[in-house]
Parts: sequence; C-alpha cells; structure tokens
Amino acid sequence: MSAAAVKLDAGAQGLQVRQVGKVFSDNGREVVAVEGVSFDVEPRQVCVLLGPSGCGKSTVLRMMAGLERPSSGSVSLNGELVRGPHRDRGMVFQGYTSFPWLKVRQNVAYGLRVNGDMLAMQEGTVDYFLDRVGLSAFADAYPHQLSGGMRQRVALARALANTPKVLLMDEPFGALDAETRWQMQELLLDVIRKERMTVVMVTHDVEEALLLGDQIVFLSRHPGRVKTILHPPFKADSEINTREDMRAHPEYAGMEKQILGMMREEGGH
Ligand SMILES: Nc1ncnc2c1ncn2[C@@H]1O[C@H](COP(=O)(O)OP(=O)(O)OP(=O)(O)O)[C@@H](O)[C@H]1O
Repeated sequence: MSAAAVKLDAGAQGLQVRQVGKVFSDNGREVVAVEGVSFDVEPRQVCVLLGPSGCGKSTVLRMMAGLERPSSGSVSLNGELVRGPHRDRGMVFQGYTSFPWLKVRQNVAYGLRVNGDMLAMQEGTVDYFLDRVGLSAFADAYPHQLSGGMRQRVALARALANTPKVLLMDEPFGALDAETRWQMQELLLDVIRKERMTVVMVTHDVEEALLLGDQIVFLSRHPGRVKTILHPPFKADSEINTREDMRAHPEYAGMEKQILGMMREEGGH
C-alpha cells in the first residue's frame, strides 16, 4: 500500500451532529431550514443525507463543512467543535470546479500548493490519486478537453489529494447524465472501500444512497428533521461492485420500497 493510502485510512475521523438547527432570514422572514438534527458518522463510514428537495440536506452538510454556522446545537469532528472551514473536511460540489487554465495534474495539486506541502510529496500524492480515479493518461490535459464525468473525477482527486479526515460531497454527480453517473458511483465505491475514508454525501438519488451508504440519514421537510436512519448492507459487501449486483441482493427491493414510500410521504416524488 502506498503512503497516501495509509494516510487517508489512518487519518479518518468521525463527526458528531447534535441537536442542530438552522434558521435563515429571508427578506426579514424567518425560514427554519432544519431543526433538532442529531446523528453520528463513525470513522471510515459513508453517511448519506437523503430526502426530498428543500428538506435541508445541503444546509446540514454546509454546517458540517463549517460553511454555515448552526443557529442551535453543534457539529464536532472527533469531539472538537467545528467553527469554520478547514482542510480536515474536504469538499466536492456538484459543478465542475476545476481551474480551466491549469492542467489536470496542476488542478489536483492545487490544494497542496495552497497548503504549502513539499514538492516531492505533492508529486507522489498527485500521481497516486490520478491513478485512483483513472486519469493518469490525462495528467497533462486541460479540463476543457475532458468529459463531464472526467472533470468530476479531477475534483474528486483534488479533494482526496488533500488527505482530508472527512470527505464532504454535495450532489457530486448531479450534473452528469445517467450512464456517467453510474460509472462515477461505482468508481467512488471502489475508491472509498480501498481508502477507507469517512464520507458524508448529499443526494436525492435513492439507488446512489443505497449503493454507497453505510448509513442513510433520511430528512423530512419543513423544517428538516431526521425521519429515520437506515443501514444498507451493500457497501460493506465486497461481492457487490455494480448496480446490477446490488439490485440482485435479497434486501434491495425492500429497502428501495421503504425509501420511495418515505419520499412519497414527504411529497418529494
Ligand atoms: N441562504 C439561505 N437563505 C434563505 N433560505 C435558505 C438559504 N439556504 C437554504 N435556504 C432554505 O432552507 C431550506 C433547505 O435548503 P437546502 O438547500 O439545504 O435543501 P436541500 O434538501 O439540499 O434541497 P435540494 O435537494 O433541492 O438541493 C429551503 O427551504 C431553502 O429555501
């Protein structure tokens, strides 16, 4: 195993979300986006935030990232209060966030340069993660020469190269077509299993949640509260590597039905 892989695994930490609430002020009107949300993310676990549109998934993730302050309650990383953004919590967003004037390799190295890592370590780390996301052959390409899925792989490699203690992803595949989205989900499944990272991910795609999550926190809406917490068995099952494998599993149909039923109750589907 390479040094980079050891670092992600050993550095993985858990998050504690305690009675978190968020009230936004919208033109003088108070909007209670989320209320009394509590859950734990264990180290090396993938936690998916799922629920209907507008239920507060992104708001909860942004508070975990330190990009929003909770109005009540707290978010902690290994028991230490989250007070703002930090490289311990790497973030991947929906849009293609590469720098168009930098080559793929330089895009992946960008965070390392900002954080002042040494050149030698930079190169090994960048190559390692380019390989992980299958982009070694495109290291010297520019983002505009890549497909949408490949650009999102650059964003993933960049977040990983910073060896975060937790990887936070907000609808990372939301802008991709269905086929590329599935390829990316299977690639991410492979990467998170090998690297054994802690991941929190927002999605409204039920199959994505079931394939990738060790834990699914389902939020109800207006305001967002934890409706239920599920523990799908698929990510931990090394026999399951594709969507077809998951669909053939005896527990899949029942779990999907349960979640779609909750989506319907919440008026999301
Ligand atoms: N900066 C803001 N100012 C005012 N209201 C906000 C702000 N950010 C979010 N909200 C409101 O908070 C609620 C939750 O929004 P949020 O984006 O977290 O939901 P979501 O579940 O991620 O939605 P989607 O799945 O559609 O992306 C919504 O009612 C939204 O309008």
